[in-house]
Amino acid sequence: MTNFSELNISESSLRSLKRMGFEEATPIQEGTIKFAMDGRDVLGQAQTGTGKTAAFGIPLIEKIDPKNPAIQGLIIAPTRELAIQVSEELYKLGYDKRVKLLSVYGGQEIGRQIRALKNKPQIIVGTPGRILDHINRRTLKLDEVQTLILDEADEMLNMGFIDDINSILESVPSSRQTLLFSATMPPAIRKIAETFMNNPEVVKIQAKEMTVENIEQFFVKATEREKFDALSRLLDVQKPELAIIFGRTKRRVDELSQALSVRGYIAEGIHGDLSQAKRISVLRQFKEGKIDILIATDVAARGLDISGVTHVYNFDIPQDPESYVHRIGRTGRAGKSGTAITFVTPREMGYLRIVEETTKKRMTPLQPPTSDEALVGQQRLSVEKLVGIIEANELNDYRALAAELLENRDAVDVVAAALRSMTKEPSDSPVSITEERPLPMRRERSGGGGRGGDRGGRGGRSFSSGGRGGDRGGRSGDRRTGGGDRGGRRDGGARRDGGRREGGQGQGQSQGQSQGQGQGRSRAPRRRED
Ligand SMILES: Nc1ncnc2c1ncn2[C@@H]1O[C@H](COP(=O)(O)OP(=O)(O)OP(=O)(O)O)[C@@H](O)[C@H]1O
Ligand SMILES: [Mg+2]
Repeated sequence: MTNFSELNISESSLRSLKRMGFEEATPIQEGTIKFAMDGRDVLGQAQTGTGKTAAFGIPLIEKIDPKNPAIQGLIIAPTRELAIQVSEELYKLGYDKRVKLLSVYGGQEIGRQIRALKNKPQIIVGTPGRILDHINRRTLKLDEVQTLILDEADEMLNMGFIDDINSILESVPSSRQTLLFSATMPPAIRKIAETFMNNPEVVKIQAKEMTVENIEQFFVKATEREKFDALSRLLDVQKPELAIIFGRTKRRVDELSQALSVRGYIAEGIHGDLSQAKRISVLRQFKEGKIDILIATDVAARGLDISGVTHVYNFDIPQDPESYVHRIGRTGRAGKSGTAITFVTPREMGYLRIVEETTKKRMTPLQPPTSDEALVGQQRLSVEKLVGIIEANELNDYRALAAELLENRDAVDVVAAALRSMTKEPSDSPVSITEERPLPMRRERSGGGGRGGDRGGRGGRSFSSGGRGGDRGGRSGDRRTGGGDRGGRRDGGARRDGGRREGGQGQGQSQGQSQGQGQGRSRAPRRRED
């Protein structure tokens, strides 16, 4: 690895990097920085959690003229939380140079953003819908933008954001530099991406596998009905520090977070039907460790960098391999280790094999703990809690009661009863989870065809053509959150279509189901965040 001081970057950036604790450049940073600083367009691909943000952030900050009050850099990200996170990292990178940044995203009052724009930020980080909104209102002037960055480019391009991106590009000088980044870049999407760029340098950090080595990957074969108990037993035995559980739909996320709370876990859900304030507060509490388990739709699959996430559970197997790569990439970041566990129903085994083919990594089968083993885990936890209470030594109010009890009761019985009352046994709190229809049946692919043919293009993959529906159903609904403040700009056909799908949860669900049956694949582009 190369020290940042060898990369010809300014003293102010080096000071910022030092403050952030970055010394050595990661391979994608080393590979990108030189080309980007030479003004070249770069298409960057490297595994999750390997520092792509700073790879595009450092050369961007280097290029900003601090004396020029115009917007000089524009970063587009697929979700609001990611836009916020990227702007925070960029703020740190540009701290010494006093670079001014602003993030703009849906679900936040637009008037506030318009006022903040008057402070002359030099870099804007935003989601496509809200950026377009500002362009249409003429509150965002992009004619001096020199650098355009698309973070998670494939995500934004593969499902109809192309129209939005094209519209945004019309407001940005064509002489700009363009940087595009993601951990995944299916060939067909890459071709589209390159149409935005000028003879790009492709910086692809070659790795044997698409997922990072330090994530241990398991799968649990279980029926829909068995999944929840298997999940809670795993949680009891594995005791994650912080865990993210991905579910297919918003209803699923709601039900799981309720069920886990009933069982005594500190868990909260995040999806696009929640208010933006709630989304931000849930994520903040999770980052601070006040919530142990975050249950999420794919809205949290891309780019989010939360330290302490030791486990990712795919309660529902994702519908396409890229989604798998990004979801599990929420753990095992920046060299840390992590564990990923994917539940798969017997009918869905074909999907598992396609994920493995794409990532070039086999998942290890895992037998979930038995209820007895899980109970032992729970009981140990109760013992730890009890010992903790004794050591905290604040028992004065209870001592007299205890002495009284012990006059006619056996001491072992009393302690055992205390432990029993502290231990959550599944029978104490029955839960109900609505069964999801499995993904449409897929036959496992025989080894012969080779990856090239299989993955020639996104449309060519029966894996994805069958239905990114469920998640997309969930996610197109995400746009509803911002609908209120976007009322004025529902002008395009796609947008109206996006609006139509922004029904309630039931609708998102039924869309997922009809797609699951292979009937309802919408021809119009599906849309998600603003
Ligand atoms: N050179 C470095 N030295 C130490 N830590 C770093 C370095 N570069 C980045 N990091 C840290 O590594 C973590 C992951 O970085 P980042 O979020 O940029 O990954 P990414 O490649 O964009 O991942 P994803 O594909 O999930 O978006 C962050 O916490 C970041 O602060
Ligand atoms: Mg990233």
